[in-house]
Amino acid sequence: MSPKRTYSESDVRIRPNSKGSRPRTKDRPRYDEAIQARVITVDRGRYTTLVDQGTETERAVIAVRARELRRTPVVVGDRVDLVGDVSGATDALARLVRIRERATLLRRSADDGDSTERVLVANADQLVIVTAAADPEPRPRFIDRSLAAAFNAGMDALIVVTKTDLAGADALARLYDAIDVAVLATSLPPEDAEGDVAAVGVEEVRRRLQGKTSVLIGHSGVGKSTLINALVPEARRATGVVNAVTGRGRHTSSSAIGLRLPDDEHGWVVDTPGVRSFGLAHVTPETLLAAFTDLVPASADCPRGCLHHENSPRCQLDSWVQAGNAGARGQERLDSFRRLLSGVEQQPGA
Ligand SMILES: Nc1nc2c(ncn2[C@@H]2O[C@H](COP(=O)(O)OP(=O)(O)OP(=O)(O)O)[C@@H](O)[C@H]2O)c(=O)[nH]1
Repeated sequence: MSPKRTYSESDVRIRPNSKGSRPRTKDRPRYDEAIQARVITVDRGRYTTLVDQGTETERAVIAVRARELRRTPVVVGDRVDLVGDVSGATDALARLVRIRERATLLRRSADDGDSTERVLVANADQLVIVTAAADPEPRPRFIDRSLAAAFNAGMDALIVVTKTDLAGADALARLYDAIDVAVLATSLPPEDAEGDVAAVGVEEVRRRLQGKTSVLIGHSGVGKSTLINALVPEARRATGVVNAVTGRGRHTSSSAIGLRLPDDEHGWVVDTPGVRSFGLAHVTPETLLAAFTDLVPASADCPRGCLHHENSPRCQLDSWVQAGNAGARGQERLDSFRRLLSGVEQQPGA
């Protein structure tokens, strides 16, 4: 039997590289010459990016992912580093070699039973939930689920109620009063015989979007394209026709796209035509509660893994609110939190 060996640090040897003596750092270049860009659209593995934004050399550069990023999702809003041909000339193709840290990340799971996360948009400031006052009818469940996704992503939220020439927006506004989500009403009916459009409320929406990156989400037919056309006239998103039977519009557009607001260097609108629902498997009671900063302290005394339901044993939220710790509107806010939570726990599209 060989005597038991004792190891010292000097025994540690670097294993020779099986593919020769090439040092590993050569495999991963440092890309010192990389330049920064912002992803505007993604189309089947090709990324349209904007370089030198707001300067004389501003240009769109098309890029593909470097091999080491092949499995890493890159989404609209990502700030990335490019190398290679970054001239922006026709047919020029740059290489996308790095994704900068994301300030926010809007995600969804395919559905609640599927925990595969899909990243939708990076670095956006706010989610603008577009819903129609009528035709199609508002779907508060969809709004609640979108709010939960926004809060979970670290984004603010805003609700725009379109078609207020057909019905009022007050009932919806009341529903979101307690959680301080602004509800704006717009009316952009189709042109009349004289070609006149009486646009109402668009300027207020524009003011809310100023200098920010806003993701617009809404069901088909709610008037999202019409709104985007009004905000960014050069976008000319195709406007569909709502099917009178199903209440659904034609799917007239399909890929996510970042659009710059006119006369607003830092204002961006990201349209998400393909997103009709939010799988929220990645949202937990705790991540949702984090958006309700006035309720968060109470949860420290909840049992571990508390679901914060009305009937959850020893949940501390109720007594916290009843003691006035969450202010005069504490109960309303707790009710709103629980409504959003129950939306998270339901199947999407409900
Ligand atoms: N009465 C009225 N109709 C509107 C208003 N806004 C949009 N519409 C109409 O609603 C229909 C649907 O509008 P779109 O802008 O295509 O709706 P969308 O949400 O973009 O739908 P998709 O293109 O399917 O995603 C069109 O016929 C619009 O003219 C509004 O404020 N009032």
